[in-house]
Amino acid sequence: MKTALTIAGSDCSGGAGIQADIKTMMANGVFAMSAVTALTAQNTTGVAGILEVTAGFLKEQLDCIFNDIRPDAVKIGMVSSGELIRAIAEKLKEYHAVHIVVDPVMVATSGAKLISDDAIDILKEELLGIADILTPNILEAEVLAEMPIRTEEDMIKAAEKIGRYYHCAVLLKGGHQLNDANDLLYREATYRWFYGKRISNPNTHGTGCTLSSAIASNLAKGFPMDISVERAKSYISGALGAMLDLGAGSGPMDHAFAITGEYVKEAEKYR
Ligand SMILES: Nc1ncnc2c1ncn2[C@@H]1O[C@H](COP(=O)(O)OP(=O)(O)O)[C@@H](O)[C@H]1O
Ligand SMILES: Cc1ncc(COP(=O)(O)O)c(N)n1
Repeated sequence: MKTALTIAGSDCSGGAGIQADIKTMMANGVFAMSAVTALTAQNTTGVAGILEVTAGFLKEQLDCIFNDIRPDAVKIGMVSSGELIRAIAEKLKEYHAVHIVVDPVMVATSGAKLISDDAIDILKEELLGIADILTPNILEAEVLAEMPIRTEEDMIKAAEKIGRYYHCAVLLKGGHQLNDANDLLYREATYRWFYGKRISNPNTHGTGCTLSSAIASNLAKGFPMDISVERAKSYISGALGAMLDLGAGSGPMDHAFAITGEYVKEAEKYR
């Protein structure tokens, strides 16, 4: 079985962060592992508090993981401080980690800031350069490309600028912010649009976490980058389209839409 690791923050309400990542990896058929960067107290209406782990303890988690079950892909989500970003960069280089997907999480769907301003500079200097693919949304891409993004032409310019600078692939998510649900993959001086119909579902808590984990899962399984993105896009559309409706705010998606009920058939064998 292929394995994937998420390095991210815990979302106690289960829709985003580590919880969304593990559900996604499991639904995409890989063994999921997690290194927690912070605990968040949040729900569908907002983030009430953040408690970071120490850099030393994050390194200890990464040592335990890499010295035992090597991940075939790594997804990095919320990392709120510069010290934690440095710890991750150091360990991923030390262990020659492969298939690194960085979701440069800055602001939650609910509007809460999930990274400090000085940490954004450290993210740019230390982490983005070791990624195989970055998955910014429009707001995050504006920060990374240092330009406003208002049109699909701007998306192309920004993705190219980020990809050339950090020598990696870039999936710029148009998502709910700019167009239907069309995302742009820039890679090796070419770009490709991944078109998606906008699903009329206000419950989009954790969409970014889910998409990046689905890409990591497919890379872990050995699919090439563009196929991994295509498969991840199908997965997120299915999870959103399942129209789960929980919580008072922007609720979570149904990560298990493709597997629910399958085990019933399997269980017949053991009766
Ligand atoms: N209403 C929607 N219908 C269909 N796809 C969506 C919708 N909202 C977001 N997506 C897709 O979900 C993925 C995550 O994008 P986005 O929500 O922009 O990320 P983030 O959580 O980082 O802001 C993208 O593939 C995007 O196109
Ligand atoms: C711990 C954690 N990590 C990330 C997000 C961003 O979620 P979204 O994918 O909705 O932007 C979040 N709300 N909480």
